[in-house]
Amino acid sequence: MQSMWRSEMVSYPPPFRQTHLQEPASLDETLLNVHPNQKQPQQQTLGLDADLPFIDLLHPDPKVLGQACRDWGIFRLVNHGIPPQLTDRVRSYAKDLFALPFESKQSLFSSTSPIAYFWGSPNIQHSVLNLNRVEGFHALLPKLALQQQHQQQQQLQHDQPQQLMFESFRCSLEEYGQHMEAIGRSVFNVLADYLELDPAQKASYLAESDGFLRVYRYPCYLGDEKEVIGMDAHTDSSVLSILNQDEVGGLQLLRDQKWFDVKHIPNTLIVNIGDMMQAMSNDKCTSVEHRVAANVRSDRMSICYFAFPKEDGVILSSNYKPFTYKQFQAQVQQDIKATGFKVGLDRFRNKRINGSGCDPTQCD
Ligand SMILES: O=C(O)CCC(=O)C(=O)O
Ligand SMILES: [Fe+2]
Repeated sequence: MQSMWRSEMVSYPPPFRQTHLQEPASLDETLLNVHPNQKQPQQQTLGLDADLPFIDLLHPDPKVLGQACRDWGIFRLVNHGIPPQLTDRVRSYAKDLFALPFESKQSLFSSTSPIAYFWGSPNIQHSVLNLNRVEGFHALLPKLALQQQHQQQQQLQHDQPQQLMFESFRCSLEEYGQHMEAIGRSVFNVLADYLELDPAQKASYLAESDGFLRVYRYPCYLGDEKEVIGMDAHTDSSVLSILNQDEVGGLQLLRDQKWFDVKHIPNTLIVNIGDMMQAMSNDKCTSVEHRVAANVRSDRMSICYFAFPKEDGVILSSNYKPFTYKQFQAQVQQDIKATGFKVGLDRFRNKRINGSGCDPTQCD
């Protein structure tokens, strides 16, 4: 058993390899995770399960969906239409690629490849003060498709087993991405109707085919520390994010200052509202704070899709100054560079007088 862990560790980024191995702790020990970020009040996980609403994508009820986005900012999606075999394929190729030695992953996913490899922090959207215990593959949907055309034109030969593996992964991710685009669009349309968004504005509020996919592996943690986080607490900058976590679980959301576990349920997806949708909805929808707990028994894998507005489309709502996603991202990056943290929507919020009404100097 221990030799298996050792061989897996060669594939882990060096800071995630424990020098001392121990038997996995009992599952109960995974329930007491505390946010490591000392700048925020610590919230305890009490082993509470989030009783998330279910939305049936075949017959979505706009009211139920709207309520879920208001109350929770996150829900489960059933009848989403993704063939389970496709998800299995993505997982299986990703698992094989993650299992390659760390150095091989770094050279296989080069800067020119349509899929990037990262570890420690998925990108600048997250706090850079804490090293996240995660590694992943990142793929922009348009880049995945372009690569296919390029390869058809060039009739590239894949003689290396690792390149073959890479190409199979890319193909399955591209197919998975097409499902995500369609699902993202369907959910967005129902929600936009429920919120009665202006049709002209709505046109620039979702650029689903410009979204990206991330496949994450959260290396299991066999060390002595009890409170280890795979990805620290954050809100997504997206319009919406669609997550597919494996049976290991570990996703947690913050509600009423308590962390709730979001359990794995087979054949369901988890959709969470991002910052852009919160602004578009004028705070009717909630960009939910969430994080991922590291597991002490096994690696965790998730496949996540993030959909964004058109970069230059102006987001208009009375609670916020008009802004574009491009401006939002630039501000997020500037804040992270300066402080290590994302400030997010508060940077664009209109100032209020006495807690109600807009300061006329701040409202347009
Ligand atoms: O891995 C997951 O389930 C969630 C990842 C996540 O929250 C993110 O990438 O923003
Ligand atoms: Fe997230």
